[in-house]
Amino acid sequence: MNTSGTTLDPDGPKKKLTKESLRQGLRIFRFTLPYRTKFIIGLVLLTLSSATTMTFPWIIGKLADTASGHPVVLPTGAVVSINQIALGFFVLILLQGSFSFGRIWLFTQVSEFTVRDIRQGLYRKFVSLPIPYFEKNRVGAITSRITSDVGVIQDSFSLTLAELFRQVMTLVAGIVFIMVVSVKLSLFMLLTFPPIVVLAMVFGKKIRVLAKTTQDELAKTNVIVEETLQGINTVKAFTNEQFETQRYGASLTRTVQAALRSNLYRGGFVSFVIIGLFGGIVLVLWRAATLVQAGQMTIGDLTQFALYTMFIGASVAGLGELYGKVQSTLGASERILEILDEPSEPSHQPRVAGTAPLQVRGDIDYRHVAFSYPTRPDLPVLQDISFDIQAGEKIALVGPSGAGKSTIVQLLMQFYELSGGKILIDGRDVRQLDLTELRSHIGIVPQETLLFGGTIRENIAYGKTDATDEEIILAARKANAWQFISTFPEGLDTIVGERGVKLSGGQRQRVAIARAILKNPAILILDEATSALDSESEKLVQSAMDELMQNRTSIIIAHRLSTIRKVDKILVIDGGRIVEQGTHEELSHSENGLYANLLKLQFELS
Ligand SMILES: Nc1ncnc2c1ncn2[C@@H]1O[C@H](COP(=O)(O)OP(=O)(O)OP(=O)(O)O)[C@@H](O)[C@H]1O
Repeated sequence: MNTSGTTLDPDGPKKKLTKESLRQGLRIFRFTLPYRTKFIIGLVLLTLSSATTMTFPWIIGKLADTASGHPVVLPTGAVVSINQIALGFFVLILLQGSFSFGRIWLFTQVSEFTVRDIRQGLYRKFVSLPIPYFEKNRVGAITSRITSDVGVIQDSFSLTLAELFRQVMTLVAGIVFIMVVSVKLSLFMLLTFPPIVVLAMVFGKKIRVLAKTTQDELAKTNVIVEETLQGINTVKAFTNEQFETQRYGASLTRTVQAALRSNLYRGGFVSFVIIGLFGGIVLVLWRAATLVQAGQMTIGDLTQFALYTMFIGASVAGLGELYGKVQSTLGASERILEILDEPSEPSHQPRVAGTAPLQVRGDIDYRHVAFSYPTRPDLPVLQDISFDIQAGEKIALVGPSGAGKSTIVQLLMQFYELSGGKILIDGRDVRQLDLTELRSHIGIVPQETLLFGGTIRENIAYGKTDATDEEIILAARKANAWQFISTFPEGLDTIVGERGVKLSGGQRQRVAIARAILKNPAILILDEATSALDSESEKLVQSAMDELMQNRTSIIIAHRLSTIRKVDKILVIDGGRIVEQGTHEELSHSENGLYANLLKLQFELS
């Protein structure tokens, strides 16, 4: 670890390797099941390619023996020449190459398809999770599941797994081969090596801990930079430039000290590996040389032995590194499975056979509704909200900011569970209705219209994804949106959103209204934009809204009281309760009423 800020192993939380974590982590394998044939053929090819590799030292040994006067004699009595051995070797290499190609190609397919399925599964889960889940977890943390955690899994399916398999095979086969070559020497070697490997592992662990400390120190210095640069005005206003520079300097010094300590161990580790490992090799070679001298071994045996020992050494080292990767994989797969195990909203349920699609007239009845957000359970946001709306009526919710108006309508769509009371639609408790069917009968024109990157056509058709062009144009006309859409050279094909044409607030609202018109819901929620539009735009939006509200139960969250004079009933909300209700006429004449006061205030402001 150095102070450049990079670490060798990705800093994803790792999972201790236990029986339970292994069992949990292996559940991710169910995603490979559809591709098991490819996976198994890949494994066979991997075995073949590893096996061919393992014969290389043996052949090289035979070459050395033949060259030094100990030729290979076949059971038939024929002597094999150097040329024949070399040719055989070449054929083996060709085979090895083909096996490797097949193995990589198959494993890549398995990992790519598996990872696609995991991502798809995660996304399907994300969109089906209830709203409170997204309030309790940061979006960044959630999306990193689908990017970095899945990335780790991808690596392990395409590389780690194959590598693990190969190293274990090499290790086992290597030990068997050296035993065959010389039992005496093998035992000598196996007595020398394991202690060195164990010591190296202990050393390695200490280094990782120290490297982590360096990382933490570095992170602290970065916090200082970030905080002070973000709050540079405060730093300057307090003339603390010197102070902060010193503070940063001190933090940097601590980082350097940590890095040096970590590198002291690293240097020690490297020299230990050189001395220990190569010393061990020299020891084994010395023993081997004495055996050759005593005529108990040939030069070919010695060559084979040395090469297999190197294979074994490399695979032990490789396994150490793989251990870390397996831990990361288990951690990642557990985090993915954790999300997949989260309970979904009961939406998009198949309809029970024989039941008719839900028809909604639009009667709404709130009875003693109480509510607190799951993220702040101790803070009652709504208390004892009771009102009813007949199908086709229009009501308006007014009241100060934070009073609970948006919350009231969100509950209608069942984004959250009520803390008390109930909501009926057409006399039926919404909890008994199918979520998807219920929501499909509710249309919403939000305060801020979210336009997805794409064409205007796609954005309007969001209300009915299979709408024809005629339907879209008709909706756009009714929403007073056609006027501006038809002025664009590309018409409905105009790209909007981040990289496209930027629509004005009023235009975006009219797109939202067109969306709602296409959806054709029985119940409509209009959340008036707080930002004022110019009067021309306002008129267009208002007449589009009037068109939209015809023959639908409508709930308007009103910010500008001028727009709601014609509604059937106004509910004045304050502090999570209904404090007044009645028509505009009734409320505006009640002395000291909140509505009358708000009205006066707006009148004075304008
Ligand atoms: N997702 C949420 N999690 C926790 N508390 C929330 C959440 N949304 C709103 N609140 C709180 O609930 C209360 C009511 O908010 P709500 O958005 O319903 O008010 P509103 O009357 O619609 O306000 P505005 O007119 O400003 O939109 C506020 O105190 C707000 O802080």
